[in-house]
Amino acid sequence: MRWIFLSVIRFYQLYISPHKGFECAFRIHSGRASCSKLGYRVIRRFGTLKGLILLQQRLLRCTEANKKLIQFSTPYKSQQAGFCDASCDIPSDCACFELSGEIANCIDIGSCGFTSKGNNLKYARPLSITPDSQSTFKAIKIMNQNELKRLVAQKAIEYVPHNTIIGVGTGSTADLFIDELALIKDKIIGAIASSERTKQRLEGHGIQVFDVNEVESVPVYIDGADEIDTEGNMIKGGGAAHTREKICASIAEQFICIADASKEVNILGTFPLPVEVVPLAREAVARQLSDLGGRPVWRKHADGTPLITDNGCHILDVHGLSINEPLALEIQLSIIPGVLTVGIFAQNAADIALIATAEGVKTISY
Ligand SMILES: O=C(CO)[C@H](O)[C@H](O)COP(=O)(O)O
Repeated sequence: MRWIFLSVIRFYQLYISPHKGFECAFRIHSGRASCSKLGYRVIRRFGTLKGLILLQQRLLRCTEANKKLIQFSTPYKSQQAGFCDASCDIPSDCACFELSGEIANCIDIGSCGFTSKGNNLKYARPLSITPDSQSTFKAIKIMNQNELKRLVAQKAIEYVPHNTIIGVGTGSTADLFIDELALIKDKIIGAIASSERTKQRLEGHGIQVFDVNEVESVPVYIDGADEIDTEGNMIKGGGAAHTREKICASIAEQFICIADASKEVNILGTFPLPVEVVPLAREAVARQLSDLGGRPVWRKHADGTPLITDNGCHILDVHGLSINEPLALEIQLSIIPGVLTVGIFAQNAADIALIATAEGVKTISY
């Protein structure tokens, strides 16, 4: 059943959407996922029933968004009014539409404007695309890696839907994101945490942390990465938290990766691949990883004691792998007995990457 819906959406994306004559202003403006893209993602990730429910919710919000958009584009009101089906590209992750009374961001939509070619409606290129602005550009020229991480953490706040529970990652970039999140903590219900470290930081800021078992899904999961390739596949686990990170990502409608440009790669594998293993199976798993051409190194603290993860397990960092097919390798390694979680995120790849560069924060949708 799932593949029928996925094929229909793909057909629409390939053969209908490009010819329908108009595009969503907000998608162009923000670079966020369209309804069809979100529909494909949620049906693939959550299955047909839940996927269709989530898509339906998106389309309802999309209708609202469209109505608001028309207010800024009266010449096109008659053609556009009330029109919003699966072909609509306005994403629901515009926080302003999720929250009644918070319409500041919506006003931005008006800046996209429309152009018309006969009956074809097409939104004009946005006035503000990433990199965000000249001033940002000037400011970050002298930024170090930490400052870039802070910049991208600040940017990620735009992707936090209000009145929801969101997923929060682990690491130095995620820490900075949590600090930014604290500034808008009254606008969210709370968070699920991908590690004890993140839980403590969230709670330290007075943000309510929910157990993952209490939450069916989250609209966004925001986290860093050790490497991210051109398709949004990632290596994670540099902070030894990738098992819980993958669990949080698996119940998220959208994975938003926040990173500085040093994390971008063409092929994953320069960063040693973290594999979390049950301690009893460490050597057996290490032998299998060696057979596959890797060089597993047992992760230890500086004092020589083994690193123990939040799940009471060990980490093998596998050097020397060139990961040409991330999904295939993720599946292959995941079924080795004793492997808890592989640090390849292909099945739960990023949907959006916010990358801090010397030119500003760029937004990539996959
Ligand atoms: O996967 C992770 C933790 O397990 C982190 O996301 C990854 O290590 C990136 O960390 P940082 O933001 O500190 O560069």
